[in-house]
Amino acid sequence: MTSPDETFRSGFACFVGRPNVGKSTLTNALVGSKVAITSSRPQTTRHAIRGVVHREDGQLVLVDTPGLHRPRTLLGERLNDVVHTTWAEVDVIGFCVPADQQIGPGDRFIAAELAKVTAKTPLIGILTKTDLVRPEVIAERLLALHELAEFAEIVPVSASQGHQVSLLADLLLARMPPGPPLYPDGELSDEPETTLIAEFVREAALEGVRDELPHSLAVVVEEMTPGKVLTVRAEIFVERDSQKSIVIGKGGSRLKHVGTEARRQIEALLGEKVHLDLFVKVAKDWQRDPRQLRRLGF
Ligand SMILES: Nc1nc2c(ncn2[C@@H]2O[C@H](COP(=O)(O)OP(=O)(O)OP(=O)(O)O)[C@@H](O)[C@H]2O)c(=O)[nH]1
Repeated sequence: MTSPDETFRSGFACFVGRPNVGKSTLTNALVGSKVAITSSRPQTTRHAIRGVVHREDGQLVLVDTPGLHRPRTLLGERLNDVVHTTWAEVDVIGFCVPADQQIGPGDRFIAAELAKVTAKTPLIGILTKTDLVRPEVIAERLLALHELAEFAEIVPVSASQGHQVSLLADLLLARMPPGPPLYPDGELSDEPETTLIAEFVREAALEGVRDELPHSLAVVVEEMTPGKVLTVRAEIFVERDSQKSIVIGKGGSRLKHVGTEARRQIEALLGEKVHLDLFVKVAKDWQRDPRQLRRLGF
């Protein structure tokens, strides 16, 4: 017999909050430098995975949501629908509010949106960047945070100092249902960064069109140029012109989306802002041409 606290737990969590409140930094602090390769994504989620926290007692999969918008356009509304769906599907939501700022209208907007779905999904209030303020301010902000939403727990953390990050992992994990790991340990990768980056781009490019272009797509990272932001130049190789149009989409819309998705993953991997340049090229029958295959890293 296993007692309840020995049960292995696994599930999904996501962080929400205004831009710049420290969601990415917190994700990286929880996950460490290793990031899951999303091509091994389990069928249970359609969402981009930021990272997987492996522990003795459970596994926590951190998923990404697009930013929430004040819906002024149809697209804005659609994006918000995606956010709401994600919130309803994860096991727990971490709502991040920074300690060095007062709670403002942006936070209240998110709280109101969360209130529409969190009847089902538990909410953890996370006061981030506590290293930036004095203890009295932390206390004050915690009280204000308490007023903001119906939180199951509230926890102050400093991701950059690693302060209370493992306590946060405990609290998140406690909200996961009992279940086996969703990822085997080995699926975390130590592969060279360029291989992972190429994999992220390939994964994003195949999203939704996998049936049309099963294996006829390869990605090569041509260049990584450090600067104010790191510039990554990658080429997507397809076999035919028709496939090129699929990848690029109408007016370049699909490629733009691919770029945004891949860039997020790359930024999570490297922990820095990235400018991603993508080029789509036709390399006829690359799968059958040994020279091309070598060039494409096979
Ligand atoms: N001092 C301090 N700075 C932090 C901490 N966490 C994040 N930051 C800084 O806050 C800024 C924003 O952090 P991000 O992690 O990029 O914030 P984000 O919420 O992911 O931002 P978006 O991707 O724009 O939504 C960065 O300059 C971080 O270095 C922290 O615990 N302490």
